[in-house]
Amino acid sequence: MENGETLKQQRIAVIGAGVMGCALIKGMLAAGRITRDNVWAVVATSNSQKRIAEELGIRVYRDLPVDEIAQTDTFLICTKPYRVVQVLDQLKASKALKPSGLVVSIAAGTTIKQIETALPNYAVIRAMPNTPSLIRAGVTVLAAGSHSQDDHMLVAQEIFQSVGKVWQLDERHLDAVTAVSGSGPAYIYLILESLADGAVKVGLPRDIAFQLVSQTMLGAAMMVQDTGKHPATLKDEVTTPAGCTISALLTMEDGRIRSTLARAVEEATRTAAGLGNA
Ligand SMILES: NC(=O)C1=CN([C@@H]2O[C@H](COP(=O)(O)OP(=O)(O)OC[C@H]3O[C@@H](n4cnc5c(N)ncnc54)[C@H](O)[C@@H]3O)[C@@H](O)[C@H]2O)C=CC1
Ligand SMILES: O=C(O)[C@@H]1CCC=N1
Repeated sequence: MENGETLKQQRIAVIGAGVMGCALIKGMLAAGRITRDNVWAVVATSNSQKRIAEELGIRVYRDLPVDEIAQTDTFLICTKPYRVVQVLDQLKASKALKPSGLVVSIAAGTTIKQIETALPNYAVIRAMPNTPSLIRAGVTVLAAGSHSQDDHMLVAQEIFQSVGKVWQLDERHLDAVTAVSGSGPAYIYLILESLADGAVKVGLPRDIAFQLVSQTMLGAAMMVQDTGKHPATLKDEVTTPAGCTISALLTMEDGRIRSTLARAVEEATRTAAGLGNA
């Protein structure tokens, strides 16, 4: 089998095709890793059922379809965390599940143990992607469950590599990952919006401000990745003695920007850890 062809041999269900579920389906289709025939999805409302079926051209259901379940190898669980165990119980109760298969869950805070307890014969992989997956610029961290084998991990890697970059870590890091890269895009948007507000305050049009700030963020992030230099070194290269950059940096330090951002990640990690118990 060619590299990247594993998913085409699979029947994949996306349970909960909301923001993230749809982003993953679109990414896998765009990457040519799945066909419209080998994926199906479930949503909660008839409006989204119709919209997603039309938009993605795949089979979308409101109730769990027994015939489809019977042929499915991999279940990608993308519902809110508090619904995950309920959905797994419903899959089991359908009595249509293959004797073994793979569950990949992207739900924040829902542990591998919770999933393995609900479906003891299934291999489990916990994943934490982020919304830039929609444009295939995502970040995903995968954590293997206790009966996950190499071929299961290959399936999960192919799913998430089709929407961005993938790392594998032990599950104990997943709440921190959720708070850093899972939630991270929201922090960046807030910072982007704040810098654009500053630009507007000093007279720039809002649309230009968004373009200048977002491109600056992209360029700065690429500098970190491409040069391998420490961010503090790159910051110092911008900061001309007696210049304007140091004026801005000291103003930010007066507002305790570093500890505010770092503590925000710490707080989000605490919240993420509790989401699966709701
Ligand atoms: N939004 C984000 O940035 C990220 C979210 N996540 C995780 O992804 C999961 C989904 O988040 P979103 O996509 O933002 O939520 P969402 O609300 O957009 O999607 C949830 C989907 O589940 C469906 N649903 C509800 N009850 C269902 C049921 N009983 N059976 C089947 N489908 C059902 C809804 O119709 C909806 O399509 C959450 O567990 C979240 O922790 C993970 C990484 C990033
Ligand atoms: O806010 C949340 O709970 C989810 C998990 C990571 C991003 N969004």
